Amino acid sequence: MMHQLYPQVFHDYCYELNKDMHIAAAHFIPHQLAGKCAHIHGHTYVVNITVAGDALDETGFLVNFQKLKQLVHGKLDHTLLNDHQDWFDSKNSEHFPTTEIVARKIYEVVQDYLDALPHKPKCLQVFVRETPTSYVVYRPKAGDR
Ligand SMILES: Nc1nc2c(c(=O)[nH]1)N=C([C@H](O)[C@H](O)COP(=O)(O)OP(=O)(O)OP(=O)(O)O)CN2
Ligand SMILES: [Zn+2]
Repeated sequence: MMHQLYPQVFHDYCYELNKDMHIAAAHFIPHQLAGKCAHIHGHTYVVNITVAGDALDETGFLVNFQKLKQLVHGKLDHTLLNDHQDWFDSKNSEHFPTTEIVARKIYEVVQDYLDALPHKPKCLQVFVRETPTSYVVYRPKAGDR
């Protein structure tokens, strides 16, 4: 069970939901300066996604928790992150599978899905813990939330 506390995101929306998931995945950082991380290795990523909004859909959901899991866990769990060429690119450091970029990609995929919903929820934060001592928080710029 996950009962971790995450950084709080301040906002003025009426509803906020959070979805936790664990993702077992391998990756490598394709750059010589990455040191040992340039070699393929694995993590159990701990991901928390924060979504907020003022309106619910016809089922009373801000967004279906299961849909968030499908979009992220369903895509990445038990895979080699570098293999997902629609998310990551070993030739472009803006698209390497670092913790920072994994968090940003999750944000982009989730927000793309939310943008298609009529009640327009917003993804406000993505937390990604890669190791027991290392994590990243990604938040969109103010104009995008
Ligand atoms: N800013 C970033 N730095 C590092 C990343 C990253 O994604 N962003 N990634 C790595 C490696 O992938 C590595 O898996 C994680 O590094 P690290 O925290 O050093 O892992 P350790 O378990 O060795 O940490 P200790 O606290 O020293 O035990 C490296 N850097
Ligand atoms: Zn790593």
